[in-house]
Amino acid sequence: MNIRIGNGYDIHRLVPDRPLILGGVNIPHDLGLLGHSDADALTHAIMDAMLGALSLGDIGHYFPPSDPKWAGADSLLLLQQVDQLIKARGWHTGNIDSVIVAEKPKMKPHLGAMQEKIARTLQINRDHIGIKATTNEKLGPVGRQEGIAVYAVVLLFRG
Ligand SMILES: Nc1ccn([C@@H]2O[C@H](COP(=O)(O)O)[C@@H](O)[C@H]2O)c(=O)n1
Ligand SMILES: C[C@@]1(CO)OP(=O)(O)OP(=O)(O)OC[C@H]1O
Repeated sequence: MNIRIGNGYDIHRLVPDRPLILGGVNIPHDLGLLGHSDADALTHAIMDAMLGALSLGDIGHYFPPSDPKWAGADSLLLLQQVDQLIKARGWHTGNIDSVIVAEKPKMKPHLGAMQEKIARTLQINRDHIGIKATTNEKLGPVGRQEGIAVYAVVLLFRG
């Protein structure tokens, strides 16, 4: 069996009057993530990890932020496209692990719903999707609640 690993990172600014969407889940908060798409940093980091595992570039190549087509895009639909891209090459997602770095709000109550949405999109078991959350201990821009960052690692297999 062939295996490949990839890692992804994304960060989006927290601003008023935007929804806070991570893993396709709309999380109640007084600030939301700024972006051309829905700014779902978790889903973006996962897509970049999947693409990186196969040296296929990054999401900006497939969904350019300069293209009005992706304005307000639902990132889970983009994830579906990335999944199709890797499946077309004979690869499947084995497991994902990720860390959301956010000072606020509490992510823990929403992690299960995020797992469920990503699992459905990728048609894999939800226990193959690790999603964790940590604060940045009030350090730096994330610690000042200026943004939310996400790290993801993905293992792909073929055969
Ligand atoms: N946005 C966040 C950050 C953290 N959590 C949960 O709290 C635990 C403690 O976080 P520390 O950064 O103080 O280590 C962490 O293990 C998460 O379970 C959270 O839900 N949302
Ligand atoms: C998916 C895209 C589409 O514009 O989303 P953005 O909201 O621009 O987010 P970013 O992570 O900065 O770049 C990825 C883009 O390709």
